[in-house]
Amino acid sequence: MTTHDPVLDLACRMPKAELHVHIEGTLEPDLAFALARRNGIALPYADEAALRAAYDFDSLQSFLDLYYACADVLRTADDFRDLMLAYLERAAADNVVHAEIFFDPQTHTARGIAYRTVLDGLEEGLRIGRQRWGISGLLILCFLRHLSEEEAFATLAEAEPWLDRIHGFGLDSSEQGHPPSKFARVFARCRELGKPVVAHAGEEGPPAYVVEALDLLGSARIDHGVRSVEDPALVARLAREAIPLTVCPLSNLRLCVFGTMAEHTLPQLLAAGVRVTVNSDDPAYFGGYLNDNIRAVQAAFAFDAATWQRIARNSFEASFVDAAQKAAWIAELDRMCTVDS
Ligand code: HPA
Ligand SMILES: [Zn+2]
Repeated sequence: MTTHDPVLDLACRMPKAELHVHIEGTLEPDLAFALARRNGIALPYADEAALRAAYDFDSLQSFLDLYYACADVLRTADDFRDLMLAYLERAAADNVVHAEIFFDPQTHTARGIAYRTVLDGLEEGLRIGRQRWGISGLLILCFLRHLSEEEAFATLAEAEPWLDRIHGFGLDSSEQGHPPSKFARVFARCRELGKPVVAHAGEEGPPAYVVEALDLLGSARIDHGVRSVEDPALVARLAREAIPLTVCPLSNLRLCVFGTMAEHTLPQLLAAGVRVTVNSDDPAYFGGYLNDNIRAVQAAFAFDAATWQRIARNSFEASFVDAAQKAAWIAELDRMCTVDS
């Protein structure tokens, strides 16, 4: 039996921005099989249940291996459009009004899919999603950190003719052994191009990688950053400099960063005054979308309404939209919280 939690209900209804979601990680098994059929491709799993049964990860790498294999069904611009629409529909249902969405072009160009095809499809999805659900979205191009600096520069060169169509750059994939310093020159070039940059750091990697992401890459936000608590001076800096962390609780649980949600460092980071946000990362693989993450956190920590309002506000403050748009969304959030309290 479930008991009704009015705070949880309010948190789920709050308008929010999602700042850490990989579009390839929103590929649900049903869509994966539908696209495989449409493209005449065989997935290495008999059916959806067999694929779901493989979602038994013990590390980031064990997840990435499956995530890259499933991305093989994405071939045409229509596939990327449909993937985007499926995500936006679910996000809108969770009262996400704005999403900053990662995509990994190297996962696709390595298979012979043109960068343009990926971009055209994702953009069409964003355009239709805005019309249908009033949700806005920005694209963030991520470099795969297990690949070389040279390959990242080649990807950047491919993206440059259409730079106005992406909002910023990020860094993802296997963290251990691939420190941010490996991409310092690539990110310097991204910043020269006038784009904000972000980086995954402190998910499986040490707090020193968070420091590198800030000092060597100029990262405007840290994706994950949950291991920052191992360095109190870093936590103090994150709070002092108002550096947002895009935390993904169910992801951390499913990839065994923490054994249980009760061990998650989110409450410590919040208590230290760090600008924490809650996000879904790869919702198709990790057990849910944004409100599922909120439910899991609330079950472990029973936050009050003001804490959830703070987290929702952080998501707007940490977003890359202009100040007037941020203020409008925050005013809407504050209005709904006042009416409800
Ligand atoms: O959580 C993640 N970490 C690193 N790379 C990723 N690519 C998709 N999700 C992730
Ligand atoms: Zn991520």
